[in-house]
Amino acid sequence: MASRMLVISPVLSLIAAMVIPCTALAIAYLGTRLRKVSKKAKLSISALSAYLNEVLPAILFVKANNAEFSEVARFERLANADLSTLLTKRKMKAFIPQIVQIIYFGALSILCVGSMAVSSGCFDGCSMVSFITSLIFVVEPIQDVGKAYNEWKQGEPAIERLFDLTKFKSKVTEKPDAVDLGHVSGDVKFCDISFRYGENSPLVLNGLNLHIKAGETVALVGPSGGGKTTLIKMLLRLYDPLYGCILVDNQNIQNVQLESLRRNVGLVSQDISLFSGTIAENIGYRDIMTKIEMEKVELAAQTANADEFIRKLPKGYQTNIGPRGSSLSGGQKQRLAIARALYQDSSILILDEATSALDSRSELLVRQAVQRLMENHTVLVIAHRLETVLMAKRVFLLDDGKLQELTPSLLGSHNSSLTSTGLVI
Ligand SMILES: Nc1ncnc2c1ncn2[C@@H]1O[C@H](COP(=O)(O)OP(=O)(O)OP(=O)(O)O)[C@@H](O)[C@H]1O
Repeated sequence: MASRMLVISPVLSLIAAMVIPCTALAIAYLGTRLRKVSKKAKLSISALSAYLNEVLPAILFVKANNAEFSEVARFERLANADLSTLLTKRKMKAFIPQIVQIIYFGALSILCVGSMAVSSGCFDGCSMVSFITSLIFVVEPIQDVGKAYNEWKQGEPAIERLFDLTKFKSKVTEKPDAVDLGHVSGDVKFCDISFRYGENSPLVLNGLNLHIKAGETVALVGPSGGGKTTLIKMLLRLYDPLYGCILVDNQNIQNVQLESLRRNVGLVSQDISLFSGTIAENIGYRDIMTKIEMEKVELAAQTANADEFIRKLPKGYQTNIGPRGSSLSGGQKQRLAIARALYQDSSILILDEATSALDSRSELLVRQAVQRLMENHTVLVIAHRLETVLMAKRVFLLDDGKLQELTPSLLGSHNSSLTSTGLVI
C-alpha cells in the first residue's frame, strides 16, 4: 500500500509520513502508561498465585477451621484486583490502535483539504480516492482483531478447566436435618471404621476401633503411609468411612452440621499452617472475618511460650510474618500454631507434630506449650518423637489399616523394635 501511495503522489506521501512523529509521540505516552499498568497486572497475578500456593497445600487446615468463607473472600479480593488491572491493561492495549487510527483520520482530513488546494490539476479524483484508501489500509485493524482472537483462543482451555472444577461436587454432604453439635466434652469413638480412597484401591483403614475419653491424650504412631492422616481426615469428616461410624459425644458425625463439627475439632499442624498476615491474624485465625480478640490472642501466646519473642518483633503482634511465616524460626512457627489452637479452644485437638528438628531450648519451649495444650483438651497426636509419645496416656501403632496398643514397657526401652513405629528416637 505504501509503494502504491508513493507512485500516486510522492509529495502527498511525504505529508502523510509526517503523521508518523505524532503517532510515535502518542504511542510513547501510552506505552509508558501501559508499562505501568502491565507492572501492576504482574504484581496482582503474582500476589494471587502466591496466595494459592500458600493456601491450597493447607486446604486440610482451612477446612478444619471452617475458614472456607474467609479464604473465598480473600481469594475474591485478590482475583478481583487482578481482573481489574488486567481489564485496564486490555483496554489500553486496544486503545493504542484506535489512537493511531484517530491520528490517521485527522491527518487524512487535513490532507484532503490541503491536497485539493495544493495539487489542483496534478492528479485526478480517482487517484486521490485511491491514495486515501491506501492510507487507511496501512493501519491494520484487521490484524488487531486477529491478535485479540488469538489471545482469546489461548485463554479458552484454561477457562474450560476452571468451569470443570466448579462442576466438581464433594462426596461429603450435610444432611438437611443435620444438628448443631453445640459445645462437646470431647469423647470420641471410632467404631469399626474401614476406608479406601478409590473403588479398586486397597483398604487404608480396616475395621478400626478406638475410644478416646474426654480430656485424654492419645498418641498415634506408625510407618509412613500407615493411615494416620487418613484417620484424622475421617474425624474432620473430609471423607466418610466405607463401613462403620465416628461418634463425638455419642453423636454420629454424619448427622451433625459440618461447621459445628469442625468448630469442636481443632487441627494443630505445626509444619505448614501459617499464612502471610500479622501474628495477631495468625493466632486469631478463626475470627479473621469477624473480630479478633486481642486479649485472647495475647493470653494464648503467653501460654504457648510465644509472647516473649513476639514482643521483641518490630511491630509486636502486628508484625507481618511473610508467606507461610517465612520470617520466623521453626520453633517460633510451632509455638504460634499452638497459640492458635489455644485461641480456638476446641474441645478436641488433633496435633500433627512437626518433623523438623529444633535446638534444645526451642524444643523445651515447644514441649512445655504442647503440655499445656494437652491439659483440658481431648488430644489425638500424630507423634514423631518419643518425648511426645511419653506425654500421652495411651499410644497406638497404626499399620496396614489396623490399630495396636503399645505397652509402656515397649516405649520405655529405647529398643530397636521402635523403628517400626516411625518415631524419631
Ligand atoms: N487422596 C488420596 N488419594 C489416594 N490415596 C491416598 C490419598 N491420601 C493418602 N492416600 C494413600 O493412603 C495411604 C495412607 O496415607 P496416609 O496419608 O493416611 O498415611 P500416613 O500414615 O499419614 O503417612 P505419613 O506418616 O507419611 O504422613 C497411603 O498408601 C497413601 O498413598
